[in-house]
Amino acid sequence: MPDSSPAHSLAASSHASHLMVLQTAQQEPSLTRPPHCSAASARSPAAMDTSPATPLLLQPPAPSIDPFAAKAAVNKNGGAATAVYDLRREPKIPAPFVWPHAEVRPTTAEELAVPVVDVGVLRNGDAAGLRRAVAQVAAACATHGFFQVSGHGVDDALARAALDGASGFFGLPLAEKQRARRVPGTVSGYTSAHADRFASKLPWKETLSFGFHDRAGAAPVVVDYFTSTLGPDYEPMGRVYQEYCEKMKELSLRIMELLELGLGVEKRGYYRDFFADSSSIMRCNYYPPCPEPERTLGTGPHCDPTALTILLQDDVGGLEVLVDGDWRPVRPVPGAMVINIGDTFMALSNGRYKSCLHRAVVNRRQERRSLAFFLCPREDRVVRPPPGLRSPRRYPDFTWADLMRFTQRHYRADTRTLDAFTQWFSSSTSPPPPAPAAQQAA
Ligand SMILES: C=C1C[C@]23C[C@@]1(O)CC[C@H]2[C@]1(C)CCC[C@@](C)(C(=O)O)[C@H]1[C@@H]3C(=O)O
Ligand SMILES: O=C(O)CCC(=O)C(=O)O
Ligand SMILES: [Fe+2]
Repeated sequence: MPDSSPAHSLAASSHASHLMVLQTAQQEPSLTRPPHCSAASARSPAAMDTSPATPLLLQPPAPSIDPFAAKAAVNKNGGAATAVYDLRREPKIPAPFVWPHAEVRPTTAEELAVPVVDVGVLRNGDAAGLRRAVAQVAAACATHGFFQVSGHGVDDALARAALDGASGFFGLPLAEKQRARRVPGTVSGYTSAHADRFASKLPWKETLSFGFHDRAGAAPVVVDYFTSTLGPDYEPMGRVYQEYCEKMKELSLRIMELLELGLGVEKRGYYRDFFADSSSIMRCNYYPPCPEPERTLGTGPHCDPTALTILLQDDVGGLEVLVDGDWRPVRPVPGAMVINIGDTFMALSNGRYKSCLHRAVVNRRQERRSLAFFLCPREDRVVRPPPGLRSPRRYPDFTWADLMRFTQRHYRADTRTLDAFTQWFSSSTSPPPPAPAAQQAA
């Protein structure tokens, strides 16, 4: 599945009628475990201590690239090129978008019964309501890791503005969107089908991602991202996402309280404190209507490597979770947001709460938008369960920077990323093993 080589997009160009060749493909950063982070530093005894780690590149140097100039640069440099698809104009799906039959295995009609939990009970003094919410969250997290939240305090107008902002951005001409294109080695920026990273099993989606943190004294990082990348006209859009991310962080800290109560963590506030200086990733997903939805996927099967994901989806539907071998849809509930546990929280709970395989399917008729807020620890925080949940330890101490680098370099979508990471991380300083044969790019 993961294709760790640069995309072979010139070959791909023969398949696609609306494909642009834009930029010289660059190698992703190589993954050799940096000697100063990870195992050695992570073995230090204090809880939630920090250690130096290679910083994550959430904010790339602002690219301001004219695609046609870039095309000329490809020719001049003679390097490999990166393909960009305009999915809205593809009359049928190009070959790199076709997924193996086993992975596009059809949806089971039966929806996943995901509890809708009112997080308002954390503050309104309703003790019975709180007990019920904690029990619902604990049961869901111990089985598949998915639940929905209502009473989250994000008002409708902001949620709508954030979804509509995504439609506005993805509706722009490709060349305009490309001004924000992802810089290789970073997670921020625009990508069309991830064709700059992968050569096969491309997802039928466009994404725009950017980093968020609100550490003391920090400028509004999201507004800065939009204005520095796309220009001052994008400041209003930046303000919408700045506010949205601030609300998402607040909400994620409240959810941490529920998770902590469910796990019976004695040291109250452990997770809230752990994520107080978090460094998250916000991603807008746009899934255009697809001429052959049964042969491709919008987002392939994966576990989120991050800690907690808050997903706001429009009313179209497409999110599915693999439970007992069946792909079960998670129906959008108006006004609610979908929460799921990621690998990093699975490690923080010492495996008690599950990070579960999920995917997004596309359909023939309707575009779909979703906004994913991925809560991540500060890059150099040591991921370690709270006292009382530590024995026997299932995962080593590691930093989010370590896991992030591992997943970016090697695992695109994998059921057992955390185990593979643990094995590699605990045993050697060499690069990670090759992906299992079944997951190699075709
Ligand atoms: C750190 C991350 C990597 C991905 C985005 C995210 O912020 C969290 C989830 C990851 C992802 C969505 C899992 C499915 C495959 C992926 C390549 C995608 O389809 O977008 C993943 C993201 C990535 O950019 O690597
Ligand atoms: O769009 C969706 O429903 C899911 C997206 C997702 O799982 C992700 O971006 O990690
Ligand atoms: Fe996900």
